[in-house]
Amino acid sequence: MSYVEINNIYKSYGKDQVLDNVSFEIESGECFGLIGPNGAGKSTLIDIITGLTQYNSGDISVDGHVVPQDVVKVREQIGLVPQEIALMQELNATSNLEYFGGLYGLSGRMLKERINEGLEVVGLTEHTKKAVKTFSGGMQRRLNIAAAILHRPKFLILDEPTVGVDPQSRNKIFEFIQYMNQEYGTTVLYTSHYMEEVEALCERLFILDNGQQIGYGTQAKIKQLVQDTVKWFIEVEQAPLDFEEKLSTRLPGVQQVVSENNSFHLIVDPVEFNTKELMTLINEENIELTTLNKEALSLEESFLQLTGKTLRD
Ligand SMILES: Nc1ncnc2c1ncn2[C@@H]1O[C@H](COP(=O)(O)OP(=O)(O)OP(=O)(O)O)[C@@H](O)[C@H]1O
Repeated sequence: MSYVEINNIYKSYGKDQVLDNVSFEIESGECFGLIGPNGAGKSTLIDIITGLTQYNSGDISVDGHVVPQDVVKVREQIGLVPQEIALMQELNATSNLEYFGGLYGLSGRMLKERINEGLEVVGLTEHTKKAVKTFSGGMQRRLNIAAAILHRPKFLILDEPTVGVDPQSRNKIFEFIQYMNQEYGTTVLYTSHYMEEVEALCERLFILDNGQQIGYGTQAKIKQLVQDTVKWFIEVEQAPLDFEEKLSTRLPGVQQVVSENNSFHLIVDPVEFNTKELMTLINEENIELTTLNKEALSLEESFLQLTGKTLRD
């Protein structure tokens, strides 16, 4: 039995089918990614796992405890970092953590130790005295994360934890997740709009779009789903201003062009696309070609192919 089992979950709000037969499993000690564009149903699914929202049909268990029947046992295992910052703005970092620790039933020396550890792992030990309202968005997010792990949860759920976060805080959050996962064997469910984050942190992932499964499995498996799509990298000596447009419109099978100075990445349908036509265009334009390579798709590009959307939609 897997640590988290999600089977055939359906959820609707009125006539809107928000989750449509969603099933996946998360193994104990795994860092698992849940990816999807805005409104895909990610937060709804997290609310269902944590027993905050009811579902219409299907079944869910965490460590063998059924949701919602055994929700108290499930919640004991969970540390949740919600999308919205949930802190008391007038209080300082330590007082906030004392409050949350109290909710988990921690007190005395144990609470003090956990607060110190929490502040340490999110890199806030130097900022314990000032009111939280003076913190940057990234620092507040990190404090929110420290609050979620005071009771040493076996299962850490992070709902888009890097939104509105500066690069330094983002790196700290990454290091923290890897630390919890490797040091304590914490199982992690990580949701994000940023495919590169999931690519770095999670070996397996689930892609959700309009409440439905689009892809599920290892990164390699997701990329395989779109194996019919190919990417070409072109570099030229001096590209004319309209070269990108000509690549998009003049060559059959070109689905997307991403350019940077004299470099161009083309995502193409390999059946329609033909390098001969590319060479003809380059000759016609009198351009000197310096590089022409076939490339592997990134996870982000695979996602685009699967859903027709970018994650930042
Ligand atoms: N309480 C609610 N009542 C009605 N509809 C809701 C409710 N909560 C969410 N929805 C709808 O359910 C769908 C999924 O929303 P959800 O917040 O789960 O998506 P998401 O993938 O987390 O999106 P985002 O990345 O924007 O947070 C959306 O269409 C949303 O409008």
